[in-house]
Amino acid sequence: MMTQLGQGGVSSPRPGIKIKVVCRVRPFLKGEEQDNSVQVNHAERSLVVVNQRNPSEVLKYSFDNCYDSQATQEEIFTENLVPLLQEVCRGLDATVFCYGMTGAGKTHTIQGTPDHPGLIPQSMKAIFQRQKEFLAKATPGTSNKFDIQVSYMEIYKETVFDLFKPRDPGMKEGLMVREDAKRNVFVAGLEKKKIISLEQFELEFTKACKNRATAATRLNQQSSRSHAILGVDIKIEDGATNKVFKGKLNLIDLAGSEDNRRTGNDAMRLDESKAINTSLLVLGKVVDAINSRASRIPYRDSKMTRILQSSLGGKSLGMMFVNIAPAKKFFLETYQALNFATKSKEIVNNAVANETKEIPRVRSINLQSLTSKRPSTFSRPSSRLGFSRPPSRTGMEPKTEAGDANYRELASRLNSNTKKSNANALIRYANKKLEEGNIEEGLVSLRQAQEFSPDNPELQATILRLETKIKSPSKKAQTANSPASQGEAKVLASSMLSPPRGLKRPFSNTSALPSLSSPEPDDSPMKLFNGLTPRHSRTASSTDVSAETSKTDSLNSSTPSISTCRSLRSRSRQAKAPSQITAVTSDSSMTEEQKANAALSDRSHPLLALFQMGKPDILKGIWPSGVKTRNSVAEFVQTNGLSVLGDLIPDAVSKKVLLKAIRKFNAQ
Ligand SMILES: Nc1ncnc2c1ncn2[C@@H]1O[C@H](COP(=O)(O)OP(=O)(O)OP(=O)(O)O)[C@@H](O)[C@H]1O
Repeated sequence: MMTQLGQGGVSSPRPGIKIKVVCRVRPFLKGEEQDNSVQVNHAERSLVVVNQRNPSEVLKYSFDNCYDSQATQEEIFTENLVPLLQEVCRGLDATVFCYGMTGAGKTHTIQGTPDHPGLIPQSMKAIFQRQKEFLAKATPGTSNKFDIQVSYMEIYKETVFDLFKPRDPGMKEGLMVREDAKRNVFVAGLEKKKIISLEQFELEFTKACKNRATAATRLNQQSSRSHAILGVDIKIEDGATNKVFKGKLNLIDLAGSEDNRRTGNDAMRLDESKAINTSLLVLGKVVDAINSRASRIPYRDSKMTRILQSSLGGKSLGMMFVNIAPAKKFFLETYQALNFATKSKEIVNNAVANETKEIPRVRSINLQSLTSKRPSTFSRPSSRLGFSRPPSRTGMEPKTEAGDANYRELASRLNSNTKKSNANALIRYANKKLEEGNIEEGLVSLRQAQEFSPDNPELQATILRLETKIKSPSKKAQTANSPASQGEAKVLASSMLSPPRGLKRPFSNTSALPSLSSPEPDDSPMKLFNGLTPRHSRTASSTDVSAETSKTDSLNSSTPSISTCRSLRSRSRQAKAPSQITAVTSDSSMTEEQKANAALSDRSHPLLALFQMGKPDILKGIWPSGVKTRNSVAEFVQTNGLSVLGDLIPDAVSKKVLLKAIRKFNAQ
């Protein structure tokens, strides 16, 4: 009897495999004005984008792989699809989809051209190659089998059509999406063609592509107006071991997200566009719901997500290509696509075998990472499975010298801002600890700050003074939370946070103390942290605060968010006096929910509510670096999903309030 593996045949699901996200920037097209606003570092798997709303900022995103316009179709395939195909041949399901604005290069990536074949033709070629080798390898006296079946459908305005069949104009409602007894979603009546050669596949596929709904928009002459899903079912029977492997590969070309003001759509196109954008929106919501481990995931809200259900949070391995157009005029679309992609990064699938270990992605800027090569997070294909892999590109450099220089310039801007920001975050944290009278912890934080700002004499002097204080037995006794010592600690701390011109110092008696702020007003920690510091430690006037809103805010946050900057600015304007907040949250007659809501209602960062709810320990536990800034929280939430926070909060009411607040915060 044959043992069946794959498609649910393996008994112990191993959760934890995330959807890999690969970013690809297409070349400039004819007629597009060239600029350097998007720069890719292939070796580091990241890209930086100049924030067109504030060109002094660059935004950095890291992915599992990142390709510039020079990347070849073969390179993309070999580095990303080959490992996945390996898994499919071992009985796993895998889904690959391309996301991006219209004209960003999705179809080019997934289908390609005869001269530059994309992921579909290359995958099919590799599968047939694998088939040939496997059949030839059969041990004498046994027979191996390797069957390939293919389906191809499109979802056009929420209606599913079989692309292998000519469109019947009378058939308006399309194919039905159903669920079988094992709760597997399938499309009823969708033809699965048995394919016996690559030539046959090419013939069938070319014919089917002609059935796909495309129409010219102002942005793309061959714009895809539908989502196209190619399903490849593989059944492998190993005669020697009597094992059967059933794997499935889905290759999906999503319709492009569109801004109708730019696509110049007529009424019908607008209708299509609405359906496209709605289904992509639902896809985004599904991704969000999965990331936040919501009890209800809105798969059913669109046909596409319903069909993709098993690929998003199900048993399938997943890979999303996010395609980017390089020109700065597409900044908003690029920004939106990158943010969408970083959400998708958080999906965890329950793969049934062969887990690939993912290095947790920390999206704050790693100072070393700008100069060193990251280790690969992709499993290398083994020759055993028959997929060869040419050497990948190595080294820091993008493919052109000009590109290299641009990248380095942007990266160094980013780097220096981040150093300041990290140092200031640590000083801010030290400040808090010193205010609490915890000199040891404050000192540790200052020493960490010194690593980012080694040449700051005031910082050195303060550390020295605190060290002497701690070493001296008489002073040690004094530091033990006596009001006097706490006051002294505060003064020391406040001296490090000297505000830029025009802002009052947090404490009044500091004029004689050395300041750790940089001589340039731009470098002032206060300036850098106005958008980030807990509000109750601020005394700046509202106009000062808004004028000084953190420049590094969007750089440091996980999703470098313009709207976040804006909302932080507006929140800063509404900053209340510290005593008001303390009064509200220390009112013992209020429930926790009331306290949280009170804290949230003044538009504070929702996570401050946790502090104010008296749960700083929870936050302490979840902060990766111990640096308590709004950015590190936002970053952590984005990297690990909202649910991580939620799970750490035992009180269901608080959790609900917190998650609601974070969502509200992220949506702003
Ligand atoms: N990597 C690339 N190399 C060369 N040309 C590319 C590349 N990526 C995209 N293009 C070209 O850019 C144009 C738009 O690409 P494509 O049609 O793939 O976009 P799309 O994202 O699929 O758009 P839509 O969603 O509207 O279908 C095409 O002319 C395509 O040939």
